[in-house]
Amino acid sequence: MAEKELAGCHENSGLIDKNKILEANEALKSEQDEVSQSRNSQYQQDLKSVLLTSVLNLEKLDVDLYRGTHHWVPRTQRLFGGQIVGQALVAAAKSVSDSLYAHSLHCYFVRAGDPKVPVLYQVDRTRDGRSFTVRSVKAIQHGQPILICQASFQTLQPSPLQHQFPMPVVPPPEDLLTVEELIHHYLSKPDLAEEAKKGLKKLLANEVPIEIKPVNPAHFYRLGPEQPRRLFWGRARGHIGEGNMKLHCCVAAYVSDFALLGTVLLPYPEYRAKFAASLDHSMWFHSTFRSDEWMLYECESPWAGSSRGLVQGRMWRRDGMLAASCSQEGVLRVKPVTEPSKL
Ligand SMILES: CCC(=O)SCCNC(=O)CCNC(=O)[C@H](O)C(C)(C)COP(=O)(O)OP(=O)(O)OC[C@H]1O[C@@H](n2cnc3c(N)ncnc32)[C@H](O)[C@@H]1OP(=O)(O)O
Repeated sequence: MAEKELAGCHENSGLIDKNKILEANEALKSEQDEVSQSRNSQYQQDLKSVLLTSVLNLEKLDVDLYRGTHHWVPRTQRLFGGQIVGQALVAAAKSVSDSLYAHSLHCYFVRAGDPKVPVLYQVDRTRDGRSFTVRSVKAIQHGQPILICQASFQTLQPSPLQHQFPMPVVPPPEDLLTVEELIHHYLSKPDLAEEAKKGLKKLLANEVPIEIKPVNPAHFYRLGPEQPRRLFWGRARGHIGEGNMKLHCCVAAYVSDFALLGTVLLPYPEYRAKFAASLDHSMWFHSTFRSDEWMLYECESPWAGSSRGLVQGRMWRRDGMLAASCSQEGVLRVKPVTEPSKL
């Protein structure tokens, strides 16, 4: 299947070419079967999400002091920002009553996280109010902060003021391919450069605990200059279940840092990042949601300059409710691409 066909698998001036998507799905059916068989066996082994059993399952060391370990470490060999934010929110949530809901967090990533050692989370009970409760969390490695985070929780309160933007119109997740399915497709191309093949195989070996279905694969793999906006469906791998809304917010915090900063690079296929790291990350939670069910993640970058890029994200429940919003600024130092992409 040509890139153009893949690029057709998305909202195109508001029109969705479902036939192209179905055609793409048909062409990849055998690969999908293979992948879904292996995914099913993984699912059997790991009915509960690894985010629940490992990543967000902090060990209590003392009052308001926790230790978190790593699951997936990006190729940069610095800790994934979403993991640190998610774990910081878990630590903060442990010190507030069950009747409170996480409604926002604001973080600075002040040092790179070291994947060779665990992270300590120290919680300060900043204030307990009648409606709002604030916690400050310091994530520490080698005796120094790597992240500082303020998280705020609220009791459930009624509101006559209620509005939200409409959810973007996109194909449902059932009509789209997962990142793994797309990679299998690219790997089957006979003219694929050896270096690209190696890169894709490394991506495939990643044990990212979230499942992603890009709405437009061309945006995901930067096959041409695009507006700085991309959308994907995402959900935690494995089962989390209903009930613990704070935990779903922690998972959403983990997911929210995934592929967000890369949105800045979409208009510039002639450049690739030689250094990219998120500097800060804020998040607001709006309605209840299940992070183990498909949510649409809409990412856009309104500005870039001074080696930094600003990105904003919105997470939509598939019934159209706005579940969460986030904002992030990152540092991006780029270098020219010497060879065009052979994907
Ligand atoms: C998916 C996105 C993610 O999850 S990213 C993970 C979460 N975020 C992070 O890990 C970021 C953590 N924060 C940090 O690492 C620091 O705050 C950062 C952003 C690096 C702060 O940068 P800075 O104050 O420049 O630190 P530094 O002096 O230690 O330099 C770090 C490396 O950058 C280089 N650098 C610095 N300035 C320039 C410049 N003007 N032009 C080119 N390079 C520059 C430094 O030389 C240094 O490089 P190196 O590490 O020695 O190779």
